[in-house]
Amino acid sequence: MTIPRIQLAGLAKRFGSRQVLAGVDLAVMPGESLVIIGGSGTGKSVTLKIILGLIAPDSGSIKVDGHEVVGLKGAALDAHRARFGMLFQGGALFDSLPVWRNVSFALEGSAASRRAAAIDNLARVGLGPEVADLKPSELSGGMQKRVALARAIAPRPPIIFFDEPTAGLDPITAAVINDLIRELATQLKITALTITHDMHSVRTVADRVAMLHGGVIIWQGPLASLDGCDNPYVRQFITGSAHGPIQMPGAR
Ligand SMILES: Nc1ncnc2c1ncn2[C@@H]1O[C@H](COP(=O)(O)OP(=O)(O)OP(=O)(O)O)[C@@H](O)[C@H]1O
Repeated sequence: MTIPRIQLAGLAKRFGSRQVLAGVDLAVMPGESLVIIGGSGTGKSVTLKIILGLIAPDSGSIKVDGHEVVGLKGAALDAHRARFGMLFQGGALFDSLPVWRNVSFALEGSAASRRAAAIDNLARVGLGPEVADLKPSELSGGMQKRVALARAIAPRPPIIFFDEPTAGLDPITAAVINDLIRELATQLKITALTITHDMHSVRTVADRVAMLHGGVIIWQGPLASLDGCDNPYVRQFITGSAHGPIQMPGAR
């Protein structure tokens, strides 16, 4: 039996009186692209932060390639984190550094070899070498996202987290980024875990979808079974309806 790349079991986290995660069970298989959907504030980002060891869970287990990672500290925690690439919502590029230094930030070696690697990774996201010496602020939002994607793949991490990868992008640029994520994950055999509200992202990027609601995974299944799914929470989410079992503050 294949060991999951990431396996969450009974993951729970409370902030004050708010039980955000109440026993999340979820497995991501090697090379799989799993998308977690769920409304605002359901704990999607908290789940990613707990996996990265940025927030400690109250209880539960996280195994990466079969090894428990909850409670890791020091060098072991650093080694755990080095297995993950991140594409942050805002891109999170360093404005004071030229594009090539952003892309090669986590790479080692001489400046010349890092620059060459940056240019190679920029090509993978459809950007030419002329972009390498520009500052992020000189680029459009879509190009910045590509640069952030090049940076995330540059160290060839086995796992990449995509946090709202299309937030703030126009629909066409968003579609290009979704296609790129799908293509890169497949080509580079990266295990991808994406959190998003964007159903276009879900449909392009996911092999499998899991919905987080009320602190637990209430449904999961292959992308192909999403539209035929009769779970009322999932149906409300994918149709974007104000009416249904999910009640948002201020909804009538
Ligand atoms: N460090 C923290 N301290 C206290 N509460 C927190 C902390 N981090 C997150 N929360 C709370 O946990 C809940 C879940 O937050 P989270 O950011 O994971 O939601 P999300 O599903 O990613 O939402 P969105 O889709 O809007 O980004 C929210 O109520 C948030 O206020």
